[in-house]
Amino acid sequence: MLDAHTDANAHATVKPGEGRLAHAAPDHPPVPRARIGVLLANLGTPDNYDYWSMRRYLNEFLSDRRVIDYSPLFWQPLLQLVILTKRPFTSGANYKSIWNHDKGESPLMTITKDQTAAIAAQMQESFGDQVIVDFCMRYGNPSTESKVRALVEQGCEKILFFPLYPQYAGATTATANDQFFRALMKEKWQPASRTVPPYFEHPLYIQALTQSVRRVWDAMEEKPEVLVTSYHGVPKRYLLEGDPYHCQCQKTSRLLRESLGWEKDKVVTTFQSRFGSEEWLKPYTVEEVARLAESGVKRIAVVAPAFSADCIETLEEINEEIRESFEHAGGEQFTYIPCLNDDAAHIAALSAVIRENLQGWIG
Ligand SMILES: C=CC1=C(C)c2cc3[nH]c(cc4nc(cc5[nH]c(cc1n2)c(C)c5CCC(=O)O)C(CCC(=O)O)=C4C)c(C)c3C=C
Ligand SMILES: [Fe+2]
Ligand SMILES: [Fe+2]
Repeated sequence: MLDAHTDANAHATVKPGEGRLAHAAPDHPPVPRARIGVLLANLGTPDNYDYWSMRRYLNEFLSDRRVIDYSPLFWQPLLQLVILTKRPFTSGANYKSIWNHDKGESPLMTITKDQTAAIAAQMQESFGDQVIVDFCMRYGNPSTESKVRALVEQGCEKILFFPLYPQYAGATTATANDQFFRALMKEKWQPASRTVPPYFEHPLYIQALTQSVRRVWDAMEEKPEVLVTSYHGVPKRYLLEGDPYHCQCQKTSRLLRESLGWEKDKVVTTFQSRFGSEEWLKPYTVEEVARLAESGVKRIAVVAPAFSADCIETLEEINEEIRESFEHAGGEQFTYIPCLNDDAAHIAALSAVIRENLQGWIG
C-alpha cells in the first residue's frame, strides 16, 4: 500500500522497505516518509560565560515581553544602557562557577541533551522510527526555528511541542509556545501541531519528586526538620493578572507533601530569583530560610520542583547564595536536593506525558 505521501503525490513513488521516495519526478521535490516529531523545549542558556555571549543571551531573554512586560519605551533604554552593561559580568561569573568545562557548555545544556537521549530511547522502544525526539531552546541555541525546520525536513507532518516546565507560566510555557508558533509560520508545509499542557499534577511526576526527596532523607542520619520547596518567582502582578503559576506551585507542594505523608508545617513553599524592584511572589526563599534559622530550625533540605533540570538558578542561587543565607542566620545543615534531571523516574514521567499527548496520532 502507498503511504500518505505517495497518495498525496501520486506521481512519485516509494522504494519498498526504505520508506523514502526513491525518485521523484524532475519537477517534484523529494518527500521523506511521514513521521511525528516530539520537540522538547527548555528556557535556554548562554553559549559561553564571556561578556558578549552573556549579553547576547540576556538581551534576548530580558527583551521578551512575556518575561518583562514593561513598555519598551521605558524598558529598552534601562536594559541596554544600565542592566546589560553590568549583569553580563556578574551572571557570567556565576555561570563560570557551575560551567561544565569538559563539554564546554552549561549544565542545563548537558542535562537537556541527556534527557532528550533518554526519552528518544523510550520512544524508539514504543514507536520505532516513526517518532523523532529532539530539543530546542527558547533563547539562544539550538533555536526553536532551526529545530522545527530540521523536523519538517525529516518528514514530520505532526509535531508535539513539549515545554519542560511542570507548572504553566506566561514567562516560560507561553513564550516557548509563542516561539514554536512563530517557527511554524515560516513553514510552507506546516505540520499539524500540539502543545503539551502543564504536568504538575501528573502522578508520575509527583512520584518522581517524592522518590527524589525520600532518597535524600533515607541517606541522612540527622534528618532535616523542614523541606523548603523553592520555585522560580515571577512578579506578583502576573498572578493578579491571571497567571496560574502561583496556584500550580502551591498545588505541587501540597501533592508532594501528601505523597510523602507529612504534616503541613514540614513543607514550606517559597519563591526565588527576584529581579528588579517590583514585588514578586512571596515568601522569598532567601529570606524564608534565614527566618527558619532565626526561629531555631537547624537542618533544612531544599528542592526546586519548577526546574526540570539543574541550572544556574539551582546550582548557584540555591546551593550557594541561599545556603549562605541559611548558614549566616545560624542554620547548621543545608541539603540541596538535585532536580529530577535524567533520573529514570523523571524520564518515565515525561515519556508517559508524551505518550498520553500522542494519542490519536499514533497507536
Ligand atoms: C527577569 C525576569 C525573570 C522572570 C519573570 C523569570 C521567570 C522564570 N524563569 C524560569 C526558569 C529559569 N530562569 C533562568 C535564568 C534566569 N532567569 C532570569 C530572569 C527571569 N526569569 C534571568 C535574568 C536569568 C539568567 C541568569 C541570571 O542572570 O541570573 C534559568 C536558568 C538558565 C541556565 O542557563 O541555567 C531557568 C531554568 C522559570 C521557571 C520562570 C517562571 C516561572
Ligand atoms: Fe528565570
Ligand atoms: Fe494562588
